[in-house]
Amino acid sequence: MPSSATITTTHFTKHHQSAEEKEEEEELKLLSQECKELLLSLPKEKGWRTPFLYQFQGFWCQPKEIQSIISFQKHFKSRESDVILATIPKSGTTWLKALVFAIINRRRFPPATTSDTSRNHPLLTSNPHDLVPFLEYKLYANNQVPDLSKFPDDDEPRTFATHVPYPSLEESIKKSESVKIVYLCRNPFDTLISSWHFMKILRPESLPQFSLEEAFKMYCNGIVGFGPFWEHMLGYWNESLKRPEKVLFLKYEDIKEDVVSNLKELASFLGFPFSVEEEREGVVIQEIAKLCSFDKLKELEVNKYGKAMTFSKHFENKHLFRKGEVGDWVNYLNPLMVKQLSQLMEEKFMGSGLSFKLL
Ligand SMILES: Nc1ncnc2c1ncn2[C@@H]1O[C@H](COP(=O)(O)OS(=O)(=O)O)[C@@H](OP(=O)(O)O)[C@H]1O
Repeated sequence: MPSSATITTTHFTKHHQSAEEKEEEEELKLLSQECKELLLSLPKEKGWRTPFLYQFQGFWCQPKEIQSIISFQKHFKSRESDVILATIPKSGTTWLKALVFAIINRRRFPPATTSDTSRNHPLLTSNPHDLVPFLEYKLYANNQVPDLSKFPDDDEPRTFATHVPYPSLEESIKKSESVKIVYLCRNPFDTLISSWHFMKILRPESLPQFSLEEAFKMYCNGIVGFGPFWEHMLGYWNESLKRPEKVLFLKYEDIKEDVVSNLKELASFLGFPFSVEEEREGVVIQEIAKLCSFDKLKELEVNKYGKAMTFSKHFENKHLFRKGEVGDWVNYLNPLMVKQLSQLMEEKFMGSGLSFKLL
């Protein structure tokens, strides 16, 4: 391996650079020398949204993500009351953030969409990603080391989000008996289609088009952000079986089908159970469900025209709200793809007890 002094982005350049190589060079410019060196030793594959994905600690991710995950693993220290929301991308992260924020803060910010006090609800004017920060995209992004010890008291519990697989979470999060993790899982068919649409939008124009056939092949080979998807899902699933008081495993399709009982379970797990009155009247639970629903969030000014601070400067919130349905994959996957992905899932999830509703 070359010495650190000799490593520059020019190691990734050639005389006749392809579009991928040019984009990669731009990406790498922002990284620390340490991270650039690490990249040289990692397996590399063509990416979805960036030219390449790298296999880091067993999962696939973009160069910038690797840098922030290393920083998160090195510097984050959990507090006993912390809540971590975990997902693989495009599984309903935005929805989960909204629901958890609304549940935890319901006394401070009543959710009733009709009452006067609720006009100030933060979810009406902020995108959920700006209310519950990502550890790797926001707090530890770009080599920052945030001082999280100064979190305001009214923000207890501190709530963070991540796409990092279970084994790569910072150690104190895993060790603690009291830090809570909520994992939201979505069926792999819909997650694939949602990811493909999203990445197509965010992919730089200089890169070649990204066909569904190509995305499908990569997805089935496990090469997708934070994937293989089966390892991501099984990592949290197995932990939720071992430590149900620590890891709550929710499914996107179940919440769609029965939002009330899922919200009750979520609120109890977080230590903010609905009171007997709240449950009897059912109003608060319904109001939270309504406030965080796809139709409500999608139509808000902030989500139609705004830009979340979390992602890149050019990122528009509207891209987080596409269809929000279960089973949209039927409009995209051909019978052979359906057969292949079904077989893969059978093989990977066999014996785990984890199953999915596809429609
Ligand atoms: N409130 C609400 N309810 C139900 N579904 C919702 C909601 N908000 C976003 N969505 C849908 O979730 C998909 C985006 O996934 P994520 O939020 O995980 O994206 S990200 O990883 O944070 O970028 C994406 O799914 P698709 O529509 O299938 O692409 C969004 O439309």
